[in-house]
Amino acid sequence: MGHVTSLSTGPADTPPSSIVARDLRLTLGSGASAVEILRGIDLTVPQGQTLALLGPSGSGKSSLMAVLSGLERASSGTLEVAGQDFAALDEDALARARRGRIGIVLQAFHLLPTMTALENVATPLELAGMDGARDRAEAELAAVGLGHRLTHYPAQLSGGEQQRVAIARATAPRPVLIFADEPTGNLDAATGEAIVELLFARRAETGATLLIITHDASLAEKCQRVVTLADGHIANDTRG
Ligand SMILES: Nc1ncnc2c1ncn2[C@@H]1O[C@H](COP(=O)(O)OP(=O)(O)OP(=O)(O)O)[C@@H](O)[C@H]1O
Repeated sequence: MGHVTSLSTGPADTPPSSIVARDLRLTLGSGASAVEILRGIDLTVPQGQTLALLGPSGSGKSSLMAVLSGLERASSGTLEVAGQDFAALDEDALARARRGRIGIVLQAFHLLPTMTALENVATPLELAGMDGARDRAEAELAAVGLGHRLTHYPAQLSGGEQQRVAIARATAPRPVLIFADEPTGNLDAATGEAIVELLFARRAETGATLLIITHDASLAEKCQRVVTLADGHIANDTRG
């Protein structure tokens, strides 16, 4: 039987990596209008690490997150995420690989307006074929302090509550990786702080890797590692 090797398998005493990116490049457009957005990203993120992604507007943070989370395909380079070779997978296989392994929290919440809080959390679990989806969703909403808001629609919830639902939705499948793109960007300072506490608490409980885009220095300080992008490449990489 062939021996299966994996980029993410290190020596026995080092934790496995949840992201191994080598010379990732992303070019949008073609010919004279081609724009190189990611210019050779090398990044290894151990499982369970909390990492803040900083950088000026337009430096490529959201683009990098889109590639690492499998929403956008890199133009070249190698990428292994949660033990899966993302560069080699076709669209269907990539969608399957992402399902349940990757949770995403965005600035604008992105809840489905026609679904209740419970349905927003349960539906992805059902689509992933998980048993007891509704019970799991209910428990997850209780864990983010929304056990009393199960049947509310997004429009009936405050921004902070909507972001709690989005966090419950992201963590319910027990992903190995959580991506958050400015999760407090649409919230006032106090609500944002509570959301950050919650996100870190849920991450700690699930052991997921957390990669978070932020402009907020105090949020970056909470992370074990801070990676700064500039003009499509990593300009700085510091561990706390
Ligand atoms: N679909 C696209 N076509 C062409 N250029 C794009 C496209 N999407 C993004 N860009 C460009 O890629 C660069 C990086 O954008 P990206 O959104 O990744 O930056 P960012 O660091 O996340 O910025 P911000 O902090 O403002 O969200 C920008 O110059 C942007 O204009």
